[in-house]
Amino acid sequence: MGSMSTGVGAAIAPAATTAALKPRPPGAEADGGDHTMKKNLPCPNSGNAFSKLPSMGLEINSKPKILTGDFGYTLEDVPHLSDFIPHLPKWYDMTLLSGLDCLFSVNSNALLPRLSILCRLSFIRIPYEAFILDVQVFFESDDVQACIVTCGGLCPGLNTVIREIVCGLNYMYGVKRVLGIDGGYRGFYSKNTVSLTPKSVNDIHKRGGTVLGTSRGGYDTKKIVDSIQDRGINQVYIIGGDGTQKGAAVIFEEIRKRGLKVAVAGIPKTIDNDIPVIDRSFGFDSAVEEAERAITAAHVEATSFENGIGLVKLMGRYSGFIAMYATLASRDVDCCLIPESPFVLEGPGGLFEYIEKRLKEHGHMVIVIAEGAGQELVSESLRASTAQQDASGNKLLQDVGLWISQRIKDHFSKQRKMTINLKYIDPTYMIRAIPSNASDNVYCTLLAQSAVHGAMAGYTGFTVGPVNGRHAYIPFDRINEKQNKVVITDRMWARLLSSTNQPSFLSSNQTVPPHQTTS
Ligand SMILES: Nc1ncnc2c1ncn2[C@@H]1O[C@H](COP(=O)(O)OP(=O)(O)OP(=O)(O)O)[C@@H](O)[C@H]1O
Ligand SMILES: O=P(O)(O)OC[C@H]1O[C@](O)(CO)[C@@H](O)[C@@H]1O
Ligand SMILES: [Mg+2]
Repeated sequence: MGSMSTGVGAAIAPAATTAALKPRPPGAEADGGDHTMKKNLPCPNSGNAFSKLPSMGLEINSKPKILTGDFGYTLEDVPHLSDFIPHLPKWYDMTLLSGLDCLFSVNSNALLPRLSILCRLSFIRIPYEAFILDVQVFFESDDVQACIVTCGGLCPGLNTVIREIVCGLNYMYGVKRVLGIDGGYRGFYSKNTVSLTPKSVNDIHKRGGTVLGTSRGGYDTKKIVDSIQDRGINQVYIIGGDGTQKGAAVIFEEIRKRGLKVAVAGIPKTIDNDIPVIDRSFGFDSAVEEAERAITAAHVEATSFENGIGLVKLMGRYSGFIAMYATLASRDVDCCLIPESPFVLEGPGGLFEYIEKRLKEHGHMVIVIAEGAGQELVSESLRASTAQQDASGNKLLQDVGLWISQRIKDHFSKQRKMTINLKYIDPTYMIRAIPSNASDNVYCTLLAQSAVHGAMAGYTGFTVGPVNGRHAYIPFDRINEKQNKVVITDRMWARLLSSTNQPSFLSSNQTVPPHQTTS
């Protein structure tokens, strides 16, 4: 069996390896079954015990870790506890980093398209039999006090991720102490924690929602990090969307400033799929599947009545991915409206003209509208303020579904004197309150295991997720630099237009928004 050190306490392994196949190093003992390999051997020159770690007065380097090389090669590495805590003790641990394809570094040129996101170690392909012996682990199982928090809106798969973090820590690394934070970020300082064990989380993946509770707002960096410090927490697993990951980045910075040996790992959640860099967020697939059921109902209603129109409103505050994918999945949709693609109602090229044409051709039609679409039109028509926000600072939306239903009805009955039968379906909360489907369940497991391996290996300030199909760690600053949106000049939107055959709905004085001009 060969051996290899990655030099930064990291290891890569093929993602498809299984616990049963794990090679055992000489002297390693199984603990509690085949899957556990937990003998931690002190590394030579690894320093003193954790209690002797300095906690204050360290030089803080919060700049991205940029590596450069020949031919303009520029990579951003993932933060590691040893970057800001000197002489950190470490151990060799034979636990296989089975959830991770590679350690991930992102090309520092933010303007480059996603394809150029590189896996720093991806060129090292290690045959399974020959994989790594000296994986470095920066936490001893008994010293770990982990915590898990879920923030933001609900999303299918939250409970699966919670379950797999608890089980992953326990089964793979023998970590017994895992706390659940009650009710999102504010729970760190305003609620009691709950102890999580493999037994207590055993069945939770079958339920929708989050057993830990969640919330918007209530973010207070000092109080949160004080609570982490006071409770002796040294691994923080933060599950949430774009807002949550921004909060996680600030927590990480505060921890780094205080010089605490605390790993912070983000697991990206959102049905909106608005988190950039990663291929998709967990829960998205399940949400699309559920949305398709609503579209099917709308289609059945529409086809059963003269001039039937089925109108379905789906979630998607700033990004129309759910609407776009549910439309593509269903094939029953004649028109999909998303926030990224402005539209007009009246006049040539407007929505009303298209509806009339479609009803004349087919006798029915189905419209899918994302909740964030056409917000300027609604606000203008209702003279409502667009400045209202929720507790997290997200834009509060007008109900575009109800508004557009009324406008369509008024137009056809009053102006066109046509009988139409419009059925409005609003399944918004139904699509995110369900348990995750099979593919999301598998995906959630990989994300949770990646996060556990990364934290145990001493990485911090990172979000886990697949980048171009390979599971990776992405520094918070990369995840937080923009929002993922449907690019309407890109192929996927073009595919949708080919599928629905809808026009662009742009009036002659409207242009494609600036963020939509590249793919
Ligand atoms: N810029 C920020 N800095 C610090 N904390 C933030 C920031 N934005 C949001 N948060 C906090 O993160 C938590 C979740 O944010 P938010 O409600 O926006 O949901 P989210 O994580 O974006 O998920 P989703 O949008 O999918 O529901 C809230 O407690 C909020 O206060
Ligand atoms: O009503 P809530 O709970 O604030 O959530 C609504 C928002 O949550 C999301 O589903 C994201 O989680 C958005 O699509 C939606 O606008
Ligand atoms: Mg969000």
